[in-house]
Amino acid sequence: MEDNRFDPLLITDVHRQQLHSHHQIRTHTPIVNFQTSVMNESVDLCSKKAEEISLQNQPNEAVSAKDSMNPIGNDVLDGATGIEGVLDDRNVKEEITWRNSISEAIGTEDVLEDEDENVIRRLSLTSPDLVICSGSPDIPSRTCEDSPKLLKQPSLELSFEYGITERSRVKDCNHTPINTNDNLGSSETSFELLSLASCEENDEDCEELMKTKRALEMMRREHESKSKECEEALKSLRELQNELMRKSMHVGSLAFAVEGQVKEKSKWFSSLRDMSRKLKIMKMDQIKLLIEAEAYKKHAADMNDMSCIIQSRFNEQVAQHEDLKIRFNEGAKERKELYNKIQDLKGNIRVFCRCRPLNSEEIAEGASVAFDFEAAKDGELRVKSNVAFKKNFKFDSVFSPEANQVNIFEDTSSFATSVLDGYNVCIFAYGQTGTGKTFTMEGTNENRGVNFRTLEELFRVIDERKSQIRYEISVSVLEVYNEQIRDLLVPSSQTGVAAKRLEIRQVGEGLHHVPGLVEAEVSNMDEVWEVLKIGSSSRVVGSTNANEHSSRSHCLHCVMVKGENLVSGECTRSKLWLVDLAGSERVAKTEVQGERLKETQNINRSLSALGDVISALATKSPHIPFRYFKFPWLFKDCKFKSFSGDSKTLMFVQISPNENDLSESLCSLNFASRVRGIELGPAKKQIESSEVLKYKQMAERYRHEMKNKDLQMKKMEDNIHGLDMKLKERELKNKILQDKVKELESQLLVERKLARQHVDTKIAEQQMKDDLVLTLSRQPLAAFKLLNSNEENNQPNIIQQEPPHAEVKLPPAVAARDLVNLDESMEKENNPYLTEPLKIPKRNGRASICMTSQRAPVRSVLPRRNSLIPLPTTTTITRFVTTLPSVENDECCMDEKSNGSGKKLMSALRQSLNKKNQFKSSLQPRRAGLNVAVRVSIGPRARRLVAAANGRRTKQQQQHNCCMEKERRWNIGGK
Ligand SMILES: Nc1ncnc2c1ncn2[C@@H]1O[C@H](COP(=O)(O)OP(=O)(O)OP(=O)(O)O)[C@@H](O)[C@H]1O
Repeated sequence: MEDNRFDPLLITDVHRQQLHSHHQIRTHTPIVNFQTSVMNESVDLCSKKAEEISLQNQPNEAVSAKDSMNPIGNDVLDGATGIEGVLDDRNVKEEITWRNSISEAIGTEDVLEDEDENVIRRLSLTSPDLVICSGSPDIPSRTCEDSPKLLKQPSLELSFEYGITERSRVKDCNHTPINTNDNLGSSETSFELLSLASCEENDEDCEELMKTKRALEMMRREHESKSKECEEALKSLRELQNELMRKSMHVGSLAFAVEGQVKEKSKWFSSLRDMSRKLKIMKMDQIKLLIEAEAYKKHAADMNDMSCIIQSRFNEQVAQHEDLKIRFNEGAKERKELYNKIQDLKGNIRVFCRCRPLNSEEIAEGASVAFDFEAAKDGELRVKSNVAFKKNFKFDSVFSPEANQVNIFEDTSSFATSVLDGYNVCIFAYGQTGTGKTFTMEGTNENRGVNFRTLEELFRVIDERKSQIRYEISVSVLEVYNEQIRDLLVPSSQTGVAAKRLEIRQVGEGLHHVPGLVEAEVSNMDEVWEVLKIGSSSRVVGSTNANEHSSRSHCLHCVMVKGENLVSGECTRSKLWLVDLAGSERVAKTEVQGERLKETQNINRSLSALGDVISALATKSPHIPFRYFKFPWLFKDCKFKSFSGDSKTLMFVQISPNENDLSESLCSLNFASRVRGIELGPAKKQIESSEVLKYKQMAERYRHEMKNKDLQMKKMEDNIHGLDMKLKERELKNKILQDKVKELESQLLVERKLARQHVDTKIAEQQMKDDLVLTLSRQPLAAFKLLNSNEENNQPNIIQQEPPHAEVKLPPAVAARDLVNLDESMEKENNPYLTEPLKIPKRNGRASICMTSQRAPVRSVLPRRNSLIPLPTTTTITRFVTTLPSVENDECCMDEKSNGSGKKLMSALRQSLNKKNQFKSSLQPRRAGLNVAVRVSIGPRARRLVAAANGRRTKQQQQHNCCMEKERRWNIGGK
């Protein structure tokens, strides 16, 4: 018979049922393993016993499946129950999932096919990683009928307390399903096996059962120890579980991170995909561009070819252009030369004669015309007056009264071109008052004069040449009234106030300038007209008998032209003077008085000066009287320069047709003829190339700088001279002071010598007195001793010179000392063969052994101080005296101390002398340094140095003088 009591399927089934009742799943692999192993051992024992019993009790084969299997199920469940408190509840789905995952992880799951059921899941109890799980809906309920073989087995009760006891057979269990609730309700671990026989009946069996019980007891204990181990394992399991949880969490977080990365990567991949798409598009574009580039390359090659062709053609054109330009410049030059040759042929000074028509008054008076204008076309003017002698005048042009302003300007316009070509031009009108000068030059609004038309012509030509030459035009208007220059472009706000008066300044060789003159820049004729109107309105006009609006001044329009050739860079500067002279008049005829008379006189004088200049030029006089009057002086730069051959001049000689004015007209005509007769060389073009102009400006600037530097040098030289003078003065003073110092020093030396001699004399006197005292006190030996002493001191006649009546009283102390010495000397005298010579103290220096009482008169006699140290007080001398050795001390000591006092005296003298020398030596180098500083630098810093050094030196000198004076006073009387 096969034993199927421990059919794992059954255990699983029972277990499932228990778990169904609790609706929980409790698993713990190690515990289950342990429980299983323990259980297996118990079961093995039980099964062995049961087999034995069953062999003995064959009839009682029927065993309740419930009784036989429940203990095992309980044990398993108890193990599971133990786990129950540890593990968390899980819902069914989680359990299934978890179980499946665990099962998959273990890999020990067996699928058994039951006889009745199709397929069920079963877990092996012997598996080391067994996890008992139940409650799964896929595990069906099992009954005892499912294992009918088990019912035939005897039932044993396996208990830890009582061992395995054979209790009873299960009755009526053949068809009764196992009630698991009855057995699984208790958590107590017990194995109950129903026995088919009772213990009481079989004692042997009982004994064996007891043994079994003991064995079970052992097993229980073992079980307890194992349960403890189990608990520890449980703890470790928990830790492992926690670790697992943490790891799972970590894995989760990693999974999350991985998921994020995956997302990012997916994004990245998507962007990569986009990029690759774009790249593809770009590649396509690139291909297109490459194709286009190829096409462009081809085009570029074609273009290069074209550009080469164009460049060559352009070069050709440039060459042609250059050639044309050169030709044009040459042509222009040629034209200018030819033009100027024509002008030269015509003459640099041209004189046009214009006769005004008879005015209404003259017509009314029935005045007759004095000139014949029939040959005017040929420039001839014939005087037809019967009164005057007939004379023909030849001018460049003669304009009859019928000639209008246009006719006049036809021959004048060429001068405008000359101005723009760089020539100075002067156009002026000359004639008697009221002959139409102003009319010719200025004209009226309806009949514009030469001024306006010339400027108009200038701007016309400028406009023609604007592509080649750039011009700048400025205009000044001034008048010379009563020999005063006035600027007529000064603003009209100064009405009623005298216009600004100007002065002429020479700014260079033959160049004059009027500083402060207004130069109005004009760029078109409207501006020109405005300027001309302003000048005209500001001019001094007066009424005379000859002319209602007579000009009382010379009016000058100066048009300055600056030209720059844009092709060649040539620069030109030229001037156009348009001058309306005041009319000459005869005072007797016009009967002017007062201010008008003065004006007339000035006008006539200036015109006379002009006539003189022209006469001088005409006669080629070496002296041209340019500077007699301001008017011609001013004209020197322009008009008169024209007469010198540098410019071109056009003179309008205005005449009156009236026969009554014939004499004045003839004067004017004669003057004009003289002007025309002046022989002039060819006009010089005022060309200044840009470089020449630049160099001229540089030269002018350097000249100016040189002037400034010359001025500075002069100032510096003056300063240096002044400093030298001061330096010499100071050196002289220094010399005088040094001489004084030397004198004082020599005086000081003399005084010192005298003082020393005096002191020596006194000391010698005192010494003599002392020697005399000694001689008197030791009469027998005196001669011998003194001779010895005098031999040493080279003073053999001292005693002889000493007066014999000198009386010196010895103090008691001295007497005692001398008595002792006398005793000794007497002894030696009585015994002349004594080897030891007589000890007589040597006197070194000038020290004396005189007593204090004896020195006092000597001290009082001293008239002068024997030291420069200012200590001539009585107390000091007393101290000095008291420090002298007393008579009580031995002579040797006295001599040393007296020698010391003498040394003191000498050292004091030496010190004073050294101080003097130091003072002198300190003065000498400073003087040397001072000299160097003064000689090297001459600026303000040097002056400060000199002042500081002088101050120092003066102070030192004063101190020195003060010291000398003090010393002298001390030496003299100690005041
Ligand atoms: N050619 C002319 N045609 C018509 N009128 C003229 C002509 N010349 C001069 N006149 C007139 O003669 C008068 C005097 O002329 P204007 O003032 O120009 O003389 P002037 O020589 O300037 O005199 P002054 O020297 O006194 O200034 C004016 O009224 C002027 O209009």
